[in-house]
Amino acid sequence: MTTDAGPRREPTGDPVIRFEAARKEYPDGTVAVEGLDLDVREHELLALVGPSGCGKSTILRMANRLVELTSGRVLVEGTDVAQVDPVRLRRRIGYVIQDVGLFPHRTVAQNIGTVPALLGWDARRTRSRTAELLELVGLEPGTYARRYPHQLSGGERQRVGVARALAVDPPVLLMDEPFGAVDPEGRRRLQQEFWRIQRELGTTVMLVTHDIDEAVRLGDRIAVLSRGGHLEQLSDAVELLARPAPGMVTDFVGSGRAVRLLGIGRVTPADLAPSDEQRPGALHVGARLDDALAALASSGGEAVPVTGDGGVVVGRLTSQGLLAALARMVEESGDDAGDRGAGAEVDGPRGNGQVAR
Ligand SMILES: Nc1ncnc2c1ncn2[C@@H]1O[C@H](COP(=O)(O)OP(=O)(O)OP(=O)(O)O)[C@@H](O)[C@H]1O
Repeated sequence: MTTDAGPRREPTGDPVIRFEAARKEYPDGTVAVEGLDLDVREHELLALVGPSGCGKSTILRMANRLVELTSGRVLVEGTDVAQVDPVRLRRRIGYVIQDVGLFPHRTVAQNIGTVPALLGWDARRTRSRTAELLELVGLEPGTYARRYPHQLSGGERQRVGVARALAVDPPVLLMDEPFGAVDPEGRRRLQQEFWRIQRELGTTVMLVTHDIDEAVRLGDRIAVLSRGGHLEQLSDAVELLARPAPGMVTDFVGSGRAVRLLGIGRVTPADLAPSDEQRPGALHVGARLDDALAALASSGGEAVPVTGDGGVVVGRLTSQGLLAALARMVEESGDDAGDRGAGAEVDGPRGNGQVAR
């Protein structure tokens, strides 16, 4: 594994986690999940969103047998999890939760090395893996390896939690509100870094969040659930924001969805009018549409020059061009509903402020 940007592993169509008529009734009679059919595809990040109590955590925990199904089945990499020893299963499936659950009396290095130690790795291999992971999540090993959890900030603890879950490079990672305990600014940064790591490693991720912005920023696909783990809509971010199913999904996605769409769309050459402008552009091809809107606003509605690769101006963005870009996203999302990134730029976590190259 390396932290250098290698080829991205894009989602394939193959299911890595499959829920088949999965049902969970808790002993007190609460039916948390009624009959769920859902695939999480190889290399994808599937976000589960929905109101409190709709069954998100229950669904997630079915995959690593922290919750046992009442009926139906869950397959991970083709094997019914009920047939696998839960302890062995959990060594192959990373799990990150909101309060991280680090062992308080163990150092950061010992926390990260927990599963490698269980698997009998020698000290040297564990040490080098730990250092590699700390670097991957942006913590300098020399500074952090010997610290205890109480000597870390909330965001740092969360990073260690992610590093620990990735220790043995699990093919599958389950995350339950993983960035929940971090302030909005730190959360944004963690999301961005996590997105990069996930793309690089190709880990298949199922992530639970109640934050629709987090879901659209990170999710290749987003599953919106209502009470009883009922799947209301399953689509990519653009499709979800452009065409939310009437009723519960529309209410949940909320009135800010047009603005959110601007946050995930990017300027493409097709949206530009010709220009003989020589000055450097105010925007770069691949800029986020909300940044483009801000640039248009500060130019008083005048067209803004846009540069392409090599810093050459390739055209002008007008307000009509911006609207056309939005319309295109919505239209394309209808053409290939459910496919990854319909109309949305996928060079960075959506809405992270990066300019695509
Ligand atoms: N051990 C349990 N016994 C009985 N009912 C439970 C148990 N665990 C969860 N529930 C109930 O099952 C339903 C789904 O809970 P779950 O935790 O899966 O929802 P959630 O969508 O993750 O909620 P939140 O967003 O609030 O964390 C809720 O009605 C909850 O009260």
